[in-house]
Amino acid sequence: MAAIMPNFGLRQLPLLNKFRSTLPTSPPPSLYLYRSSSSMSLPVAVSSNVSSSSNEDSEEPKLNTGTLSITIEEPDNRNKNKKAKPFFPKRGETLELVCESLAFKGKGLCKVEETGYVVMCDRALPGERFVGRVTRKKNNYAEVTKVKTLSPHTDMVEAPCEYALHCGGCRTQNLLYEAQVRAKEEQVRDLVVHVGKFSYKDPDFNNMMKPIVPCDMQFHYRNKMEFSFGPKRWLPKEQLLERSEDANVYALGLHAPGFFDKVLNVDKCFLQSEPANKVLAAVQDCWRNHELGLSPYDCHSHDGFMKHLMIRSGRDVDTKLPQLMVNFVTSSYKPELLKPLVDKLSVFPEVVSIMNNVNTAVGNTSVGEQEYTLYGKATITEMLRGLSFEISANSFFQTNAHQAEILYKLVEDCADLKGDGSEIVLDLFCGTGTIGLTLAKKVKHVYGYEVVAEAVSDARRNAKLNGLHNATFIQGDLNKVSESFGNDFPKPDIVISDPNRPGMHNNLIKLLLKLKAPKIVYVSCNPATCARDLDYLCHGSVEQKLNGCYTLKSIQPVDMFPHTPHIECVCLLELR
Ligand SMILES: C[S@@+](CC[C@H](N)C(=O)[O-])C[C@H]1O[C@@H](n2cnc3c(N)ncnc32)[C@H](O)[C@@H]1O
Repeated sequence: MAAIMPNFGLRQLPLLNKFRSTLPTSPPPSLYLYRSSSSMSLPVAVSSNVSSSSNEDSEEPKLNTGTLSITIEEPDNRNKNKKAKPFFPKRGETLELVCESLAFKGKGLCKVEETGYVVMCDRALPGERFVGRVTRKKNNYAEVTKVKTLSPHTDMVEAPCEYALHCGGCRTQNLLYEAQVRAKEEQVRDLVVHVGKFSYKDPDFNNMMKPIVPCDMQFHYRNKMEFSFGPKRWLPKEQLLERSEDANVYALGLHAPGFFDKVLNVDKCFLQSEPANKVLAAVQDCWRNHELGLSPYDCHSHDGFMKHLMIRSGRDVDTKLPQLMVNFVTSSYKPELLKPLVDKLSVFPEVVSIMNNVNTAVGNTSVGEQEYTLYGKATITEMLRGLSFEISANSFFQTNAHQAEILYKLVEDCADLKGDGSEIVLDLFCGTGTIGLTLAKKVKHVYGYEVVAEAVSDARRNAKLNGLHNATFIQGDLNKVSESFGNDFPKPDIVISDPNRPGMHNNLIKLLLKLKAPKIVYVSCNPATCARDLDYLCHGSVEQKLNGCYTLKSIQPVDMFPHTPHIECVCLLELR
């Protein structure tokens, strides 16, 4: 039975509904090849959930990438005796492959003909036939790089961005959007079954798996982009010969996929707003001028001044007009060097804030030890579900505010508040308090926990700004919760948990299982760790000494980031 599309007052893509009616009730073909063995290793972003605290942005994480052994369920008897033949590719060997589906990090999942051996390839898209060269071997699969496309993928479209094929930002711009979301939906299903250990055979399974909510704004949706400066431009192989002189010119742009030290020069990005692109163009136009004496930071020699250019977009609360914050991340504090850029950018009516984060560390992070306001205010504003939020340079804020409206509506629907002001909400990983505050008017009290001190002060300021006095925000590391954690607040009726990519720490899961709130709404930006945590909360784990006591009522993927591999999910769990 096909899953029923809830309304949510959202525009749905007609083509998606067409796909939906054919959604498999058993694993997609890409997984059949594993049938012969009872367990396998897939490249999933899961480690043991002993993650460290961090101020990660939800869509640009530092992953603990590892492999995870999972048991494959046999949905029927058709392939029971079909065994993948043993096959051991050698490094450097070339293989002719067909991409079957998209898997973790948007990599193309392929199988070697005849043997069924699994191969993962970056930037291979479903239906594409190509020659791949083996670069790495893992236990049960190999990674290949694409050498040559023999025939293109199905659902191919022309990517509007000239950098789409080489930039580390977008991976699937030349795949029809409807096919992108279909692939994401399938990925969540697979993970829920194979990592979460929920069964296709369960009569409630299809009802529980809600269809993906697509994003109706497929370009210009990102309100924060971070560009890097570099001493040399990275050029894709095929451009090296004809544009070799370009390679020695300073770069400002996005990283080549997988390389922290290779910068693809970018004059325009289709993911950020038009006013943000004007700012990028203005910086590109002048920063190489020798008279300005601006040098890009070299992450090998650690010389140079300009590290990153961050552009954040928001809206004026009264006029609803766009507002921009420009943040220069530099290796030292030399405001006189930045002055010509500040003078040039401050004439843009949208630019209301120019910041300088000074980061003297050798790492690549954009958070400075010191922050200075070079022009205007230190914050910009954005609206979310009728509330106003002040956002500083380094605080977490949903990067797609347009789709965050929809995400938060889904959270509120799952919370299903009584509206009589009697309930207690525990907002874990609350960031700047956005989810808790959007619920605060309907509940008795919100308790928010967050590790980043600046985000906690932003949350407190945002509560005041919106006249909300029933929200308490506490700075704390949720990876290090003690037994007494539950004594710090009244028993919650609803727990919202929105961790970053590593998911929830075992200690926290243990405490949630002890706390026994009637409802948990789990918001996740990593379906793999989400599936693992759902397994613990619902089925428990003898090994981890966890007694699962929740029922997964629904899991709904939401596409927050078209053309990228990222998937958000909203899950509702109810106490058994
Ligand atoms: C995905 S964001 C969610 C933020 C917020 N719920 C929202 O919707 O804007 C995850 C948040 O968890 C915070 N965080 C990460 N590790 C943490 C930890 N160990 N303890 C508490 N908060 C943590 C991050 O700083 C970040 O603000």
